[in-house]
Amino acid sequence: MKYIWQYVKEFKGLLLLSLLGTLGFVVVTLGMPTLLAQLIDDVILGDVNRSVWPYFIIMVILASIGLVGRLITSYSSSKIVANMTMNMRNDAYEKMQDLSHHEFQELGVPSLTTRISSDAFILLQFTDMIIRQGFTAPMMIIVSVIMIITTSIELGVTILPLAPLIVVVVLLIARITLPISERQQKNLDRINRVLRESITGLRVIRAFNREDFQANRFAHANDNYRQESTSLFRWMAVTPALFSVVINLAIIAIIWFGAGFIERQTMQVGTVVAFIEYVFHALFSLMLFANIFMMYPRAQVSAGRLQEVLDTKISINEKPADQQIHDFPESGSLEFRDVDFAYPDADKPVLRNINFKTKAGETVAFIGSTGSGKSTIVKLIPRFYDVSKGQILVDGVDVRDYNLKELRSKIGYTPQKALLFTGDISDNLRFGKFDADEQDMEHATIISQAQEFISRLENHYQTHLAEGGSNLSGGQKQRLSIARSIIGGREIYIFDDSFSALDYKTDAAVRSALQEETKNATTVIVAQRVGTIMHADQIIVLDEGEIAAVGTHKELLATSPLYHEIAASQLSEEELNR
Ligand SMILES: Nc1ncnc2c1ncn2[C@@H]1O[C@H](COP(=O)(O)OP(=O)(O)OP(=O)(O)O)[C@@H](O)[C@H]1O
Repeated sequence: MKYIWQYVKEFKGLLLLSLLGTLGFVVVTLGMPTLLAQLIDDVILGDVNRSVWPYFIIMVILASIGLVGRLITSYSSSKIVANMTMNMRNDAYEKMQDLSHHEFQELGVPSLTTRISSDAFILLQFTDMIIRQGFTAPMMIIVSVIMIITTSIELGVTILPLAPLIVVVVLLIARITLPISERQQKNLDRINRVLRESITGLRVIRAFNREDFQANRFAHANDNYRQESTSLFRWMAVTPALFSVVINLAIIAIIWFGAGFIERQTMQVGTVVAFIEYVFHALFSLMLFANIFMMYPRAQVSAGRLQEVLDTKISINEKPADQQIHDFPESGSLEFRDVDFAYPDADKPVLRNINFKTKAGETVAFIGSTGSGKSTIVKLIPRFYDVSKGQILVDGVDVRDYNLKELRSKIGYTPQKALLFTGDISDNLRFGKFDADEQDMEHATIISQAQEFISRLENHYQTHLAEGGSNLSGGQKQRLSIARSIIGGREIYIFDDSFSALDYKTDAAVRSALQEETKNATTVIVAQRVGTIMHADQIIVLDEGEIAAVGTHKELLATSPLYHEIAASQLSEEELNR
């Protein structure tokens, strides 16, 4: 409730309006039976010559006031919950943007999606219910009970003991449904996870004829969700059924005892009719209130899941603004000092004792077997993760002393997997420089050798890219991804296996064009191909997270058996001896 209140309290004016609307509705709804009783006793069973018109007109006026009250409540409620849900989603999204890779891994991308979409929607439904019924129901109950007592205390005592019995059952059901709601939402996470994998991995699934296997996984997750939902809704369905029985029993009891009172002439027919109405409203409102209790555990689970996103501790933090460093003694330099790194929650470090330094205009390259830690090293530079030990210095300053945006704006990062976004080619290039003009785009795409295929496209830079750039080839995506990282002009360029999808000729052309572009910057290249890195100023050979050798291509061929082995497996005898 605290979580919901922090969003609802912004709309105090609308809440008040809704309360006034409810008040009008309650007074009118309970005023009607009183009028009805008078009509029956004074006119229908009393003086039949009296006109019914005054009663009729007052009733129509009351009904209209009730309708307006209801409309006001509905209007305010819709406005509050729509805005509240939007704000909840915005806050969770904003927080999500600050999360580091570790937190994403912990929370899980599908779960984050469910939280921001489905959990927020459950809270919308719950809050709407509270505003519409949560105000009405208690008011109706209180006023009805007063009317019951003032109308006939003797008749009242025959049905009032039913109320505590109902409350106990409702509380019991709410308690039972809380863990079921938790399991239900977790199962929804599971459904989203399988769905996401099935959609993104559709080609692989088809290539391996694993449609049935995936379909079974989905069916299994879906069935688990069904089971929890059935169990939850079964419990929730008990309440209306229980109330229906109770309301009918109460009416029978009133008629039974009321008939006795009428016979003894201590009560009039109209009063019994009004009494039935009051009891009906009291019990019906109690049922509405019980529905809120039924819904409460689901809302509690959803609010907890969204609050968890907001409360997630971010592992990559900036220093306070006044302690951040903005003066840099060097430009375009990069240094690793005694760096060890273990992924959060992993027991063993994947990098140990990494030391190297490079300055503007130089290229440092990493090579080594798969899993040796090459990509991990470059992920530490823009602080996707923080070192476990040692220091990384960019321009002579520890990366942890930077403002994160400032640090990342110095780096042009081309990830291993060329990820593009839905939109035009130009939109994707502007990720690297938001105000890039056609000239900037041309410059960057000429270097990345993307110009050649873009010029053949009918709409050039305005060509629309499907989700993830799926309407481009792997090599085209990589070339756009390279253009995106160089378009802004950076001090450090990181190419994490970014040339792997390029043919040898294009790979060589890109690197040659890059030389001029990066002459005042540090270039970090991760590669599997010796041909891609053989001209680097410094080649670092990694072996199981440690530096096995450092040197130029020539030096390493002579001094590092591991490098020689890698090179020999890729280059011809002639190239090796050149
Ligand atoms: N997010 C992660 N959480 C835990 N361990 C990870 C994570 N990412 C990578 N690793 C582990 O860290 C080690 C180094 O991985 P890394 O991706 O840096 O290797 P690599 O040399 O770039 O490999 P490749 O050439 O195949 O891309 C591997 O053992 C890998 O299992």
